[in-house]
Amino acid sequence: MKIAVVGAGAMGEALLAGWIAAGTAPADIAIVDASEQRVTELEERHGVVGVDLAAAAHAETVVLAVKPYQIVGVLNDLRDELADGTLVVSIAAGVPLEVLEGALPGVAVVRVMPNAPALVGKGMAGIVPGASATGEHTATVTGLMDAVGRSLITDEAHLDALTALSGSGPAYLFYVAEAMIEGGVHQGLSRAEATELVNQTFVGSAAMLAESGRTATALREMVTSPEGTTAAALRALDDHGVRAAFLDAVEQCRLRSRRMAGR
Ligand SMILES: NC(=O)C1=CN([C@@H]2O[C@H](COP(=O)(O)OP(=O)(O)OC[C@H]3O[C@@H](n4cnc5c(N)ncnc54)[C@H](O)[C@@H]3O)[C@@H](O)[C@H]2O)C=CC1
Ligand SMILES: O=C(O)[C@@H]1CCC=N1
Repeated sequence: MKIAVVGAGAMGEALLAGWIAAGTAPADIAIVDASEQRVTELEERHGVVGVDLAAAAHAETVVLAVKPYQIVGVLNDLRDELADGTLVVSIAAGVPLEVLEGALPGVAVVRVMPNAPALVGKGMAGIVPGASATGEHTATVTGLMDAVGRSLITDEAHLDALTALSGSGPAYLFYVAEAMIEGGVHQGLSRAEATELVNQTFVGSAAMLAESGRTATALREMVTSPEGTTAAALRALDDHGVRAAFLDAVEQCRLRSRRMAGR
């Protein structure tokens, strides 16, 4: 077994589905979940194999994808089961290497903050290797994350801020999409029409950000004709303090991530 995902919830499933889409054999992925129903669901949906924690501890890489407050219990249960050489990856927001490595002395641990678009191969992940992780371990994790999108290796000091942009960021964009769709409905469009218009506008705009080589500012200016419709809309967003709201949202997210670790 190559990979074991412990906690096969929303993010655990996004990662394993992304790895399968990228070519990993489902039989090489094991899952452990507290909910039997969830295990059956994912076995049926993806062809992965449900196992217990002791079996998962013998995988080449164990990915811990339970909630932050659940991770210490899982680490304690895992400690005596881990096979020699097993690499442990934690994707839990806000749980520092100090806690992970303190619970698993001498074990190679890597902290990762992935994001939900890994599900469609367009994820963004931050990677922080722990003290016992070798270059080979870091390369393994980079390979796993790059298989479902992109990654960058960063300092742990930046991981709360990274969480506030790429980790939680997809939710901010879905929230904006919801609000725009609602705006279209308010202006008389059907919900189906508004949804198609907004979803494709997100797809096109994201592709321009990724492919045009131009900054977000340059692209926004390109759409903003002097005295035009966009300028009127952006003025309304400024009047409602939307930019300031985003600055505060990112700050609150970083602080929440920091508080999760009791720091
Ligand atoms: N949802 C997201 O977009 C992202 C989540 N994360 C991190 O991923 C982790 C999981 O988050 P979600 O998937 O959103 O939560 P979730 O609640 O959807 O998944 C957690 C899963 O863990 C299972 N579980 C609970 N206790 C367990 C135990 N002792 N052993 C095995 N399984 C157990 C639950 O049944 C559930 O299926 C969190 O630590 C979060 O910080 C990181 C980046 C993005
Ligand atoms: O909301 C959360 O706590 C998780 C971590 C990053 C995205 N979702």
